[in-house]
Amino acid sequence: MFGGERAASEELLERFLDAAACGDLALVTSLLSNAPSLLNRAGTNGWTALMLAARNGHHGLVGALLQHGCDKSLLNRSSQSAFDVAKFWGHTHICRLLLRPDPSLDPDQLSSTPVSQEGKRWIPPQSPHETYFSAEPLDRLSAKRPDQDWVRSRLKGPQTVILLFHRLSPMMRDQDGDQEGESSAMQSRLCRFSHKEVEDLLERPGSVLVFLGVERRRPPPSAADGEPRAWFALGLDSESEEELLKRSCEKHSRFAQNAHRDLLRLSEEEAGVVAQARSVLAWHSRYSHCSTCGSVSRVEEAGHKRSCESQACISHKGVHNTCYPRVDPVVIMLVVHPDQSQVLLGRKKVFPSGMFSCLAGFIEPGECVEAAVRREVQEESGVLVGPVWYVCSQPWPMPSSLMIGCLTVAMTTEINVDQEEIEEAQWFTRQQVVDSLLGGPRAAFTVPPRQTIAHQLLRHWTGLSANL
Ligand SMILES: NC(=O)C1=CN([C@@H]2O[C@H](COP(=O)(O)OP(=O)(O)OC[C@H]3O[C@@H](n4cnc5c(N)ncnc54)[C@H](O)[C@@H]3O)[C@@H](O)[C@H]2O)C=CC1
Ligand SMILES: [Mg+2]
Ligand SMILES: [Mg+2]
Ligand SMILES: [Mg+2]
Ligand SMILES: [Zn+2]
Repeated sequence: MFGGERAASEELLERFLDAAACGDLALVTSLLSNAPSLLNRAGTNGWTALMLAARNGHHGLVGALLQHGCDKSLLNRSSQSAFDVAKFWGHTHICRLLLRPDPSLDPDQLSSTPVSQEGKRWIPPQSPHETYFSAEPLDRLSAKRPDQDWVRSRLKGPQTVILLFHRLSPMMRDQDGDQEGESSAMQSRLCRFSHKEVEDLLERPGSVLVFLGVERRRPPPSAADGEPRAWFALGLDSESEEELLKRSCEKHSRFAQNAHRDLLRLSEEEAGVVAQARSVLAWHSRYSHCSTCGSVSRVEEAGHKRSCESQACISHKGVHNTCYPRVDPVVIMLVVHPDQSQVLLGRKKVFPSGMFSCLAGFIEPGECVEAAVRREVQEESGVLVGPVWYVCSQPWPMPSSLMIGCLTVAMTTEINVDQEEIEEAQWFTRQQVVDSLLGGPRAAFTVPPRQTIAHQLLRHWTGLSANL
């Protein structure tokens, strides 16, 4: 190519990438129709049009580039894909678009891990949701909760789903094998019951019914009443497991035995439903009496409120949060070394051997997120930290924590663990973290499961670079 032609080609590329960064769909489309080879070309630092559109949140343009068949597995010079960039900037709707399977892709290509120009390995994205337990497949319709007639009619709806919980464990069944299109982590499904199948259980003393919401998707034309399907959770503590299991006509039905293990085997959608149901039922099981005066309290608002039976109780006046389900905020933080190339991870005595995770702790009354991060890191590791950035959150229904995930930078590096809660803490290099996330013989330690926010914070940090 002659010098003049090269300059013109570079100028065209620059115009194309600028148009992508600005979300100018018309210009991108017209440039592509004249020069289709622009589609996967990269500019400075290896950024393609898809990455720039993903960076700036241009959903329509990302969709159009994918329809043109652009390569979403390309990596920039910092080993980031368009997905990594979209995730970093919080464009979840674009992440979902980028995760859709590409029907034109050669099936053999799916198993190969993309490799950057520098030969670095890319950690493929796994989850379309922000974090496990945070999917919201149901519209909670909180305004409908006080309307008892409406709730009763939805409970009896022909499509209605009722989930059974025994002492906070949902009835579930193990899958016989992976179904097409599902990841290997989805090993269990919730058992679903109709109103008729469990009608008698609703009357049992101590049973608690919670309205969870209605499905967001439109009802199928075959739906008898044309209403979206409603979901309820029924908590039963006094019945025997055997009696309840007899009602299931599905093979391999059982109640979750270990919440920390079994609840992580559900699909993202079902985990989202369980996050709400388990937390609300856990609150009912611990707050059967008014925490203000000790009288018996009754369930109201479709399972989302408890009111004191004593009319004289002050909980009936003013705002009383004791009447509503509780959520306990917890900070969880990845502490980055001042040299930016290492992170601090700790081990609790109860962890499986070899596992290290992010430090975490409950927020105390009168404390902001930043102060809680600084205090918990100092208490547990002796390290002092400065700036704090919020990354993402996760409902953690064991029983009702809200994990607030942060990154923070250390001001000191000497470790002095409290020995009470943390038995060991250590700085790990970026390479050790990447190797451990990928697993295999080079792993320096075991990372927490991918469903935990601690795992997501580690992934987030490995994807970070000044190039973003
Ligand atoms: N999803 C994830 O990746 C992770 C989730 N977690 C969850 O975060 C929670 C808090 O983390 P920890 O390090 O244990 O907190 P922590 O460092 O504050 O220590 C726990 C102690 O705090 C006290 N405490 C203060 N407020 C409390 C409250 N509202 N409920 C219960 N105890 C309270 C208790 O004495 C308890 O033993 C844990 O329950 C754990 O389930 C913790 C780490 C990772
Ligand atoms: Mg802690
Ligand atoms: Mg602590
Ligand atoms: Mg604490
Ligand atoms: Zn009371």
